[in-house]
Amino acid sequence: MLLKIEDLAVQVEGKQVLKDIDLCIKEGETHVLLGPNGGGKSTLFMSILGFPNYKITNGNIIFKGEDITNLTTTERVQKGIGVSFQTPPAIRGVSVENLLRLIENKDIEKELSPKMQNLCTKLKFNQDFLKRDVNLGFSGGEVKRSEILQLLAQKPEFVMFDEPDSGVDIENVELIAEEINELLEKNTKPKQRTRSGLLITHLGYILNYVNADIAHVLLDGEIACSGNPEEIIQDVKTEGFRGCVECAECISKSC
Ligand SMILES: Nc1ncnc2c1ncn2[C@@H]1O[C@H](COP(=O)(O)OP(=O)(O)OP(=O)(O)O)[C@@H](O)[C@H]1O
Repeated sequence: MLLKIEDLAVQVEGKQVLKDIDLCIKEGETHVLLGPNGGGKSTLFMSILGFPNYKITNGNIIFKGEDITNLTTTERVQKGIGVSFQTPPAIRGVSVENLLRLIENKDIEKELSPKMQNLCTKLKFNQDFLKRDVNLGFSGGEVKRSEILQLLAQKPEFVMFDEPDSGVDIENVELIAEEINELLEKNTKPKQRTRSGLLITHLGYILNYVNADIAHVLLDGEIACSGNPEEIIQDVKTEGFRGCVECAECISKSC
């Protein structure tokens, strides 16, 4: 098991946002988090990442067999957790290229590898663009592509994507999905995959391009049901999030 979340409860600013969260993600699996606005999806992401404002009041987060519940965000990232934020902050004074050099080589003076340079070209980042400050004045699509590029340099074993399909045009969704598939080793057989992913998507649009194994509906801070992504999305479309919980295909837990 790559990630195991047991009976997790989380408070934000004194408000109980998540409770009774059990989630198990095996090596090579891709899971999807669905749910209405305010259901707790971003809170779960931030709690897995270990942001200090997200106070764990109960439960554990186990990553690669190790209890990481009390580790800092930096320690979790070093252990192999990566994230693509929906609206990441701009970093004044740090160019995209220098950030990539730091992630890839831990050395700002060292050139990017030819593989990384090819990925920059593939993701439509030319030399001028690489000189720009990270996320400063970037369009929605540029922000997402830049986040993916950073993940491709980091190569985490567990990757979380916060709405990779929101605010992005069709060509960019296809491009982003191609790289998500590359990161999650979708071109290899399921049993040979080592990396796992967790995607937040409101409408499931990205799932037209990225195959997921299990979907979870997060409702009022609890995982209300888990099951086959296509069936759950279909139920959400016809019954809404609350109606979908009644669906016959749903299983109660992923662990
Ligand atoms: N810093 C905060 N202070 C107070 N309440 C917060 C804070 N952050 C989140 N919440 C509350 O926690 C609940 C869950 O929010 P969260 O952002 O996790 O939901 P979400 O499922 O990601 O929503 P969306 O789909 O709209 O992005 C909401 O009621 C929200 O108001």
